[in-house]
Amino acid sequence: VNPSSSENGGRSGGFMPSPITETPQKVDVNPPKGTRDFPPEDMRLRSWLFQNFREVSQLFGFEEVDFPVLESEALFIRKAGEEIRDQLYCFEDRGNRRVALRPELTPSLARLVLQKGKSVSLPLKWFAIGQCWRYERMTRGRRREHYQWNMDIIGVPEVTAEAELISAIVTFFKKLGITEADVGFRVSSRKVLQEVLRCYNVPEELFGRVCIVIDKLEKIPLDEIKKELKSVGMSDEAIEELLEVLSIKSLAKLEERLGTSGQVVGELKQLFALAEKFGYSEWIQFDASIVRGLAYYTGIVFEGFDRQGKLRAICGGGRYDRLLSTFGGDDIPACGFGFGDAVIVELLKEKNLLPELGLEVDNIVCSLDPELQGAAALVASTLRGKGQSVDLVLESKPMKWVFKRAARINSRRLILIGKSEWERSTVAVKILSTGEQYEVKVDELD
Ligand SMILES: Nc1ccc(Br)nc1
Repeated sequence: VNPSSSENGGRSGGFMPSPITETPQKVDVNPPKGTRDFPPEDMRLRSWLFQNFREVSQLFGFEEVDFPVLESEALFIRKAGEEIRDQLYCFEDRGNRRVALRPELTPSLARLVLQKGKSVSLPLKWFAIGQCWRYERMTRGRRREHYQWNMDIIGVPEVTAEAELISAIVTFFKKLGITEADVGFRVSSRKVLQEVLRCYNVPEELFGRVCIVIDKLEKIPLDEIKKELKSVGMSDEAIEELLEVLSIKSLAKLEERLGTSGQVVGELKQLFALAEKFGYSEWIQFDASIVRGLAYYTGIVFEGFDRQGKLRAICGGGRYDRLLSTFGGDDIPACGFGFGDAVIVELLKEKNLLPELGLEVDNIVCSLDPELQGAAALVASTLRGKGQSVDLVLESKPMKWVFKRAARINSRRLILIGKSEWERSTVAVKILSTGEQYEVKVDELD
């Protein structure tokens, strides 16, 4: 037979080349370094967590948005020496474009707000849950991806926006059984820093860089902090004064230091007054050393921490009134937070608050005779049409196998399609928790 003759559709005759023409390559079955698979049991926990993110966001009237994981690298290029920049997962694509896997969601959100322009009316209350990336040398063995929940309020200059965002996070914690005894929020304002730098004539354009250095307080030795501040151009006197102000842990002391009239103290006092009204005063404390590690924050900043001090920051956020204008847009006030999917799970484990999330199926349906596989499919479809979940046994299996599977998938009922019952238009039902069994007309099955 001519291997390429037309009647064979161009396929060869007596011998068929192996469908796998490549010699099999043993692939690494693990995901790339620093990334995670989500097998069913892990995916159930992730879905549960995200469901709680969504329910709180919607409780606060926020709308869900999303953006590409891949963005123009330019969206994340800031000159302030941020870790997020140093670890950008960036590359040149086949079109010679500089692109990056997003390290955070806020710049994408700002881009979408500017894209929408006048077609959206302010304020915008948007939330997103998205995978974010960093490229870190695996020497530290840290992950390279995580999922972040963000809530952002665009177009509200008042501190009421920050108070609302913190209220949303408190609501989320309470929903999971976490209390003010477990976690708290350290709150400050970058305007505290700005006030000190202004007194020492530190140029405005160095503000972002100074914040990034200060964010490393408690993470690197103090003399390293001082060295970096000197390299930014600050005098020894300015550095000493700055570090002394940053050690203030009470609003009253800050007021003594900066005076009552300033906007800084006024905004913070308003935030703490609103916290009282929202009912989360016990959750928050002033801490002047909090600046957060993103250059674009301009005002109130906050971070959630575990009171046992065992974990990294749970979440963080603040006001970023200049970000949209740095993207060429109008000066639109904005604030938001990011809440990662990793530290919260460690906290829930610590507090023994992880939910039990087994697979649950209403029915397992099995035919006792290959001739009745169609009948089983019909019963399965009938139940599914009534909103009942069904695991349909798809091949002839011994009953021992069926019972084992029923137990493994935690099915509530076993529905057996037998010859004699089917002739009477009935099926056999077994309630697996009690062992109770009965026969029922198919159209009465519910
Ligand atoms: N920005 C960022 C991205 C990914 C991970 Br993991 N951590 C931080």
